[in-house]
Amino acid sequence: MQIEQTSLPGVVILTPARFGDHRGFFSESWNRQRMQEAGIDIDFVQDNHSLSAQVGTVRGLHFQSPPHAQAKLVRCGKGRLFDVAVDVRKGSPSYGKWFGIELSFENGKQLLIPAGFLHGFVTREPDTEIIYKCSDYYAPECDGAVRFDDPDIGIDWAMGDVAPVLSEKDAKAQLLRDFDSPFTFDG
Ligand SMILES: Cc1cn([C@H]2C[C@H](O)[C@@H](COP(=O)(O)OP(=O)(O)O[C@H]3O[C@H](C)C(=O)[C@H](O)[C@H]3O)O2)c(=O)[nH]c1=O
Repeated sequence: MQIEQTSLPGVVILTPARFGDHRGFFSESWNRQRMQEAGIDIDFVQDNHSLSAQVGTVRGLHFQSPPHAQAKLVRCGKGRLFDVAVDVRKGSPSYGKWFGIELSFENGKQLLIPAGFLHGFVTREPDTEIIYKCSDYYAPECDGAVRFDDPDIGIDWAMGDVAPVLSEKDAKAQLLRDFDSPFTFDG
């Protein structure tokens, strides 16, 4: 498995090996021991899988607050998407900074996003599927969102003239400047 650091400490790109043959390929999409050997020891407890039918579907920027904060390991099961993490840990030198990467079925890349980061993505192809592991269970009472197009974060979604397809929740999400982050940076 290839591991690459990013501009946000703790946000890591993982690319599992693919073993190709005349039938296609085989890949271990997650192996706890491999992760532990790489110094990444997260006890994932829930797998999520969503399908977004339209190009330009935006889901995010989401978080779950403590005590149900979630680290996530994100991959694209079908199609292509641009995945983004935003550091919102109070006191972090990279507070409000974002990192984005294209994840696709083709490139097989995965993004590890620690707790304390917002997560969101935009789809680049129809019928794109995202699959991700979470380190805590769904807790709707702890669920929250910040505007995907928040000017203070300034994510370049590179959507061109594609209009975003949003849930009602995301369309009325708060701005970062109004967000009292429940996360703190612990160095
Ligand atoms: C997240 C979640 C949702 N649900 C139910 C609740 C709703 O009835 C339905 C759709 O939920 P929501 O609109 O919050 O789904 P997304 O907009 O894809 O939200 C997710 O998208 C961003 C990118 C994330 O990283 C989070 O995992 C999550 O916030 O699934 C569940 O039953 N379990 C869950 O873990």
